[in-house]
Amino acid sequence: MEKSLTVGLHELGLSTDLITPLQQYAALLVEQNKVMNLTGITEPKEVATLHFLDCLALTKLVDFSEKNVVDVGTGAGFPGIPLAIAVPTADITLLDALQKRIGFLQTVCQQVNIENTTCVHGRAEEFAKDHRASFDIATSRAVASLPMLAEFSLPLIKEGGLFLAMKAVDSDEEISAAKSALETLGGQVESVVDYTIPCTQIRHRAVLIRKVSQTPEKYPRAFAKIKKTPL
Ligand SMILES: C[S@@+](CC[C@H](N)C(=O)[O-])C[C@H]1O[C@@H](n2cnc3c(N)ncnc32)[C@H](O)[C@@H]1O
Repeated sequence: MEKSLTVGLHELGLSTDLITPLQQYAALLVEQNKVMNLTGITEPKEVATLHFLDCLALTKLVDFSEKNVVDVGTGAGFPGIPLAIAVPTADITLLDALQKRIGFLQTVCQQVNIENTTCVHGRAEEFAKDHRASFDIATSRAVASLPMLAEFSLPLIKEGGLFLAMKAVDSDEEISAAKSALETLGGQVESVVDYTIPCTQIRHRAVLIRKVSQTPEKYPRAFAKIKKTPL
């Protein structure tokens, strides 16, 4: 793990000071994964590349410093925790619908001394009731198809802010299918960036969506409606 992180962090222009907290996080992740379903990736080099460096690659695309960020469906903390470790001036809300994952993240933040996070148990579409247009940036990886994800995330973002959806490189159709949802919710695709995860040959994609206008008050709808009739 240490070698991949050293090479990968260097490639991303990030400090090797991040290695210690990332290793501490990895140890907690692998240990807790024995009793709780957190991740299918536990081999140290793969945790370093497929989790940490994949998430940290976002720092090359967007400036997170001083930003108020929400990570929608953070699960075991991706991409939110690696971003919080790499960008201490960002204020990162880790949001997930599963209480036990949020409990794990609270332990991680406490034991690794990560002070710039808030761990929140809740569904994004319900969290939006009290946190509408509150964040500069929303991030999300592996949570839902883009039309549904847009309805979870865009209401939370301030006008002018950014939604960064991590997707597979073969997501062209999914992006096209989200066009009308984005128009309805006040979003616009600004760029689609394919990147290689450092130390691998694996390509991933970041879809950068700008919030160009306010989301109409009637969105987000209740989860059952979002699922039954995605925009
Ligand atoms: C497959 S996991 C991905 C976790 C993490 N983002 C990653 O890339 O490893 C999806 C997570 O999204 C959460 N989730 C799904 N829908 C959600 C919603 N509407 N609001 C909040 N969390 C949600 C689930 O509880 C689950 O932890």
